[in-house]
Amino acid sequence: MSPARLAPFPFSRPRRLRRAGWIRDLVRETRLRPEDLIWPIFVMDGVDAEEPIPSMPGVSRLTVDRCVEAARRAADLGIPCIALFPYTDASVKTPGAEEAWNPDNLVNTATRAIKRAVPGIGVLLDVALDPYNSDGHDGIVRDGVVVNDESLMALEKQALAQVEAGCDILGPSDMMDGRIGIIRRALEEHDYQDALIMSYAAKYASAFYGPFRDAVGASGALKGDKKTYQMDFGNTDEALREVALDLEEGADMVMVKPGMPYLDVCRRVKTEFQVPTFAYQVSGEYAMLAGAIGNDWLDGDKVILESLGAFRRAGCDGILTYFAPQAAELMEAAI
Ligand SMILES: NCC(=O)CCC(=O)O
Repeated sequence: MSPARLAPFPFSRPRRLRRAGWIRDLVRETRLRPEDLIWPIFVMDGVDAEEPIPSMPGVSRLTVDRCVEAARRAADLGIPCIALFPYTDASVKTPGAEEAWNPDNLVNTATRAIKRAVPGIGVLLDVALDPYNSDGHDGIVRDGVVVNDESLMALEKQALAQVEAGCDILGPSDMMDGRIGIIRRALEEHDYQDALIMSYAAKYASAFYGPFRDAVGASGALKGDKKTYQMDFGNTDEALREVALDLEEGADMVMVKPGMPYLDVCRRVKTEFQVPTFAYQVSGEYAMLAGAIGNDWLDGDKVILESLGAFRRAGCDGILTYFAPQAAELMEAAI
């Protein structure tokens, strides 16, 4: 309804709808539930251990057995899906990133363990070479150039190894041209018709990924930047073109990344395409909030839910967030 159709003051008094909690609850336009969240988890080698990540206060890398515990915790909290990211030792990183399609690499091993122990939870795995590539890039590098079509062959092998391990959602995050089509065709050819694809469709070349690269051990490896494949932060029309291409190639869901500084992009994508739309509240966003919360500059209980609620208001169906378990606990406590 346009404001022009409201009665004039004093007959219209918008504050009437805000005067008590029950009426605010009744007329709230968007809501956040644990079911809207995907929890990203970092996997490392070893047994029954974890390792805090200094630039992400409150987040640790977990061994596979602890990832299984985390998956149980997520399921108990009503979080429907977790995303796994590997901390890969420098000794297994190569220019060809072959570890990416090792059936027994960390994320594939963790996926099998989680699907055995907590079959009801969804597992999302990134398709991109950066954790495994000695150049730190998402694709194969030849003479200083991230080559597109050769990278697609590697990404296809990685995707197949991941669905073979039991992964439910492939998240191609590499931003190579044509990768969704190549992966979708390979899935069809290998009888994986039910494998979901959530494409990182509008992924920007962002400084907000810094702590993530620490978490997966890629900070030291990255040579140069990712601006020849990830998007320029000045653009939104380009995001719509990327989303359109990924949907035409067979993506089931799309993602915008980073999240909070890109809510305008989320809104445009949702309005334009009306497909399941997700955003990633990335490591730098987490670090900003967690740092301020840790210093008592922000009220954590409030700011976590407000920051996640903003994604729902911007049209997102779900959010990948390192705050997922805390947020779900806060929501449970509020009921
Ligand atoms: N492909 C996954 C990421 O790059 C995550 C970035 C972040 O959390 O900063």
